[in-house]
Amino acid sequence: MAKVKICGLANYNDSLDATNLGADFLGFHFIKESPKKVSEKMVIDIVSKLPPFVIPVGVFADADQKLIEKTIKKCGLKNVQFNGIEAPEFCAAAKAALGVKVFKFFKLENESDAEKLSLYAGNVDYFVLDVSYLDGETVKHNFELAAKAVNLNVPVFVSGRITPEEVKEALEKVAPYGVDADGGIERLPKRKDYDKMNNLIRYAHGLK
Ligand SMILES: O=C(O)c1ccccc1NCC(=O)[C@H](O)[C@H](O)COP(=O)(O)O
Repeated sequence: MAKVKICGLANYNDSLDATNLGADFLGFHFIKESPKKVSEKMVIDIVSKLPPFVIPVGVFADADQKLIEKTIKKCGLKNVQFNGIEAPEFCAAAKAALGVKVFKFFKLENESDAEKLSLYAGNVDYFVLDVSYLDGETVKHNFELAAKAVNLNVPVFVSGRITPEEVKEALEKVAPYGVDADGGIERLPKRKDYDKMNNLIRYAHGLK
């Protein structure tokens, strides 16, 4: 059984579906250059209509702490995710000052990328580890890299265009705290596929 974070949400219906299907965390992107970016206005509207048990996460990259604080308050976000090159000290300071849990995203390509993670242990609450790579046009995963990070005692969300069918392998090889999914459960950009989302959550929660 692993937690599920559905990321890149960009409309109310998908957010409600994800919540009703049992997602534990919902990710909303505030990264300026990101194709996944949504407006504050939209997130305020979505979060205000969601039940309180699902945790909305604001995703940022190298943003100013004051701006993050303002966005958290306005939108009712409960956690934040940092996708940039935020230093361990920045993560720790944000965690303390903002009173929220911090996810730190890393793209892991090799052993030396994985070695940097130890600097963040104790400064963040969760790692989101994208272990995907392209083999021709096929997305594959180096789950072994993520498995090594589990020993750092920071709960790990495994990610990188994970599809429902890949969840079982990810759970077996990594034993992660959670699975973070976006691209692997889309039917169109910024639109989730209901059946894929359902299957992914059911696999992660051990119901399938
Ligand atoms: O979305 C971005 O703009 C972005 C920028 C820099 C690093 C990562 C980025 N996105 C990935 C995520 O934020 C997600 O949490 C997660 O990895 C799931 O996404 P996907 O790989 O599409 O399943």
